[in-house]
Amino acid sequence: MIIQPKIRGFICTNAHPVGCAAHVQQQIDFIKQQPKLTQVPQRVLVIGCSTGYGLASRIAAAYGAGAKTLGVCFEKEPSEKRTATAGWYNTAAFHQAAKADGLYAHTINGDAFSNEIKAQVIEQIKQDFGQVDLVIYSLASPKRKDPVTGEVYSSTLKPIGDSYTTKTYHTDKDQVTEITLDPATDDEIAQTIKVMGGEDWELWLAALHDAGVLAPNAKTTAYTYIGKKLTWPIYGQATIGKAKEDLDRAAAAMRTRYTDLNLEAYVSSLKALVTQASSAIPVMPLYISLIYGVMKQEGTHEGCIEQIYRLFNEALYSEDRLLDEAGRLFMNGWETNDATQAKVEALWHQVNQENFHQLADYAGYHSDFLKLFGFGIDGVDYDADVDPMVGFD
Ligand SMILES: NC(=O)c1ccc[n+]([C@@H]2O[C@H](COP(=O)([O-])OP(=O)(O)OC[C@H]3O[C@@H](n4cnc5c(N)ncnc54)[C@H](O)[C@@H]3O)[C@@H](O)[C@H]2O)c1
Repeated sequence: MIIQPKIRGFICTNAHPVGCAAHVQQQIDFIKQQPKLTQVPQRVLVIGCSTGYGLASRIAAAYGAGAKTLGVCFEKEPSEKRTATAGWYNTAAFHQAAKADGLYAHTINGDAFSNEIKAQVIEQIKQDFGQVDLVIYSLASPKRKDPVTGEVYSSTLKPIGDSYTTKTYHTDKDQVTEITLDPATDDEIAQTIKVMGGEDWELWLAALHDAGVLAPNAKTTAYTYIGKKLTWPIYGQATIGKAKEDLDRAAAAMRTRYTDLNLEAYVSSLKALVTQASSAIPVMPLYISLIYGVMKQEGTHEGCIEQIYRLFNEALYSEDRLLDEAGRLFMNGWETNDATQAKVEALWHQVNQENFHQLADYAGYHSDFLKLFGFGIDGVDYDADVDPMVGFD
């Protein structure tokens, strides 16, 4: 099969197995070049392990610390007619590399919100390494089926209170336009909290704790984006922001509940980056293309793997960790400081269809977007016939 990108709206509906493997290898190579993460423990569970920040967490733990990684993801396998999703190929590539390098890697592909997958993970932990010392919670999902009632909840990306008119960038049409986003209803807010809030994170930790597979002094973290004025109306103070506030509640509740194990539960505040999840959020692609340009000029730009390496090295396993006002591990100061935000705000007010390519780092945004699906990677022959039927065990 010759595989070229098929972009529909904000997503690419196919993926390139060789390109995904090359993208995973680039992240492995980055970690191999860094000093070892000597404090990171050896038994790590990554929920949402196949793309974006979760994949970077898995790679950093495995290649930075030699950790055994058990992953959970929800990806589509390939068929003779359709490629798999990028996360499937990423996982296959990670397994292949890890096994070649003598690192344990096992992945359970299924709905992390379900009781069945939680039970499978617990069995795997018991069978393979007894307990886990670190649980990374990096899910981004538009829907969640409640494991008890079976009701399906949907998350919404809408402002709260008033409608909000702003600039946005349509990545598929290469167009900067205005959009008006209607405010969310109370039900939409509640459903978004159900999907992206802390409830499932807490259910995971409860299941692991009650099964005795959470090690003493274990740590857990979930990821959030806080941002600043430009993104608050659609992120921080919007439906997704409400769900993220619920992560803060869940972290505090878990710290109190699991004092028997001295569990440390943190929300980590990370940088805005192109991932499958963020490209679906109105406004974010425009903001991200502008901030990429500013941060590259300032020499502070990082991708997922660089952020996560620093998170592990400077915050999660460091006594000198920087916390924000809510006690979160604060990793996005290079993006959200006033001077950098002033530059991006100035660009935001000027940007329009005509000057977008001059003012924004469109090339950087687009190249990172394509890379998520294994496209546009140097050294990969996209005219070659490749077998989509790649698997992992
Ligand atoms: N991208 C950003 O700019 C950014 C910034 C800060 C924080 N975050 C947060 O980081 C976390 C991860 O986001 P990302 O951007 O890396 O997203 P992503 O889309 O790249 O990754 C999502 C992961 O969740 C998995 N997943 C989704 N639904 C699942 C399900 N039902 N069962 C099992 N696995 C499932 C996917 O397989 C994938 O591994 C999210 O909480 C997000 O809000 C993202």
